[in-house]
Amino acid sequence: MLTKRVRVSETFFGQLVIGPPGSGKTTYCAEVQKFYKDKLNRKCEIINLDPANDNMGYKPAVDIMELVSLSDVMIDLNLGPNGALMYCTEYLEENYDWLLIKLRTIKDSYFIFDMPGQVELYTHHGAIKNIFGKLQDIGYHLCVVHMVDSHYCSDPTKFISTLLLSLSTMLQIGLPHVNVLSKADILKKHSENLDFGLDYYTDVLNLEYLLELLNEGTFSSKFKKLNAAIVGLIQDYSLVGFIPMDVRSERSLLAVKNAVDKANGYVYGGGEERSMQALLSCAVGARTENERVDTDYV
Ligand SMILES: Nc1nc2c(ncn2[C@@H]2O[C@H](COP(=O)(O)OP(=O)(O)OP(=O)(O)O)[C@@H](O)[C@H]2O)c(=O)[nH]1
Repeated sequence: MLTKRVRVSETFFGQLVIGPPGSGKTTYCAEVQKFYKDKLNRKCEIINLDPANDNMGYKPAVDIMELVSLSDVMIDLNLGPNGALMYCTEYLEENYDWLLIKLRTIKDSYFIFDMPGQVELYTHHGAIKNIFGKLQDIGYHLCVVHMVDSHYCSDPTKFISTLLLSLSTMLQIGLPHVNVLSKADILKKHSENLDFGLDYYTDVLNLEYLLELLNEGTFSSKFKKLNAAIVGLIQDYSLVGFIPMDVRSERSLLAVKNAVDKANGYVYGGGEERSMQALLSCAVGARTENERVDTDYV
């Protein structure tokens, strides 16, 4: 089997960009590749693993559509879009060696994986977890960048479901995780619609306040015990937090990069010189208390 022939000593770094449909994954992949290449001089390639990604806005180094495409599966197997997407993902798992051979042809590069948007692939389906678990075992140091539209902060019920989605994804995938509130520029423009300051949502502060709002809502007030149980669960794990991001802001991309580099170990890997530079860049990009609260870098 190909996996056994791979030298375990090699290390590779990268990030998996996941999130619900329309959360901004593909836009982020294109912008972050430009940012890494132009501003950080970091060689990086995008691997498109979304079999329905027609308008990419970047040139992928590897494209799952060479192996399987959603439209073909829908026609050939007479499946709807969700079923076809599941089929494509399981097909990729069966053809893991195809992916590995493609990745091995790319030398000295950082990897950005553009992933499909169906959340069940990350909350309970096993294929993605298995594929990236195998890559991790042979020296791929990966971090998940989980994008969620920051619009969900504008409603307590939507925000609580965002927290649950993020938590269950973190537990299921089992890789280092950076949660991102995308399109934070829009949220900032309409901050008057928020019940709390932005830092309440990014740092997931005391959820008892959110519980009060849930218990006042016309629909959610019917489920007081359930609301309290969900809030208790999220607080007990105490794992979820977010970085707000405007994909057109370099400071914002830098803040996400710093978190990702620490999470996947890029900042510590490779040559000593690179590690020092990366550590310094993290220090430069670190948020002060004022920046954290004002989120001026968004
Ligand atoms: N204002 C604003 N718009 C954004 C930002 N990021 C993405 N968008 C917009 O959000 C829309 C959806 O972005 P995509 O990158 O296609 O989202 P996706 O998650 O790849 O979508 P699927 O492929 O359907 O899963 C596009 O119109 C983007 O221009 C952002 O930071 N700010």
